[in-house]
Amino acid sequence: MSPVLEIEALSAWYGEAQILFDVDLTLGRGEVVALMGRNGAGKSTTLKAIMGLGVRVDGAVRFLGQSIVGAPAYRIARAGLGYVPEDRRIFKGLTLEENLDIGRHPPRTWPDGRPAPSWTQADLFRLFPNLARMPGRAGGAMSGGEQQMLTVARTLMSNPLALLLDEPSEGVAPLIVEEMAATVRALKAEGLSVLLCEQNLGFARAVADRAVVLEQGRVCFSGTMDALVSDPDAQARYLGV
Ligand SMILES: Nc1ncnc2c1ncn2[C@@H]1O[C@H](COP(=O)(O)OP(=O)(O)OP(=O)(O)O)[C@@H](O)[C@H]1O
Repeated sequence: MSPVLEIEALSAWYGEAQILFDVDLTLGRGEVVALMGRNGAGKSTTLKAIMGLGVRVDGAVRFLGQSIVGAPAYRIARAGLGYVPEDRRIFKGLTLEENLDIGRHPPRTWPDGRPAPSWTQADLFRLFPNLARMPGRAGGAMSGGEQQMLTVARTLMSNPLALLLDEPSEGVAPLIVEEMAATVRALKAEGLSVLLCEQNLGFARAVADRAVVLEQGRVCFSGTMDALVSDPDAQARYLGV
């Protein structure tokens, strides 16, 4: 089965500043890949480059076999690539349920016509029981961890065929990190492919099949999560752990 997402020789610039250099990466159907690296290594920029958000890019990005390089972000999202940005972008004046409604998109099919995984609001409330307790709460009155869950849930309302998830464990309490890890595993079990930016090796280890590590915008490690976990030298060199 061909990969859901194929990235070849992806380079990216903010203005004149080149941030990514010839990044290669693939995401298989139902696979979770952790994109790792220190602060500023280029993880978030990779997701923005895939989504066509605010960076100039060169190279190839194919989603389900179709080139998406240069396409506007709304078209990429409409094609079924879900993106959860680091800064969450909750609508603070809307309730939790209204925030979810904004993400709504009918269930999708794979290119071969078979049904893809899909989620109703009830499914998402089962996945995030905390959210089920506060459907009428304003986005702005929710904690950081709750907002993080809501952002993921809102993106799942669009029934994505693959998910780009930027640092779901960042700045949230340890219990929420555990819940988020359980959620990513549950999504994988449903057949969703996830490309996850992550600095937290424990979190990545708990959820990912493979790791791609960036250093100063270049891929410096690509292999199984087990290979990274059993390589203390690589961890010290590229992740500073
Ligand atoms: N809008 C921007 N304009 C110019 N430079 C930027 C912009 N956003 C990020 N950068 C720079 O690009 C580089 C990579 O940043 P990026 O956010 O992709 O790193 P990261 O690996 O996701 O790290 P972090 O976890 O700290 O966000 C950094 O040097 C950063 O300062």
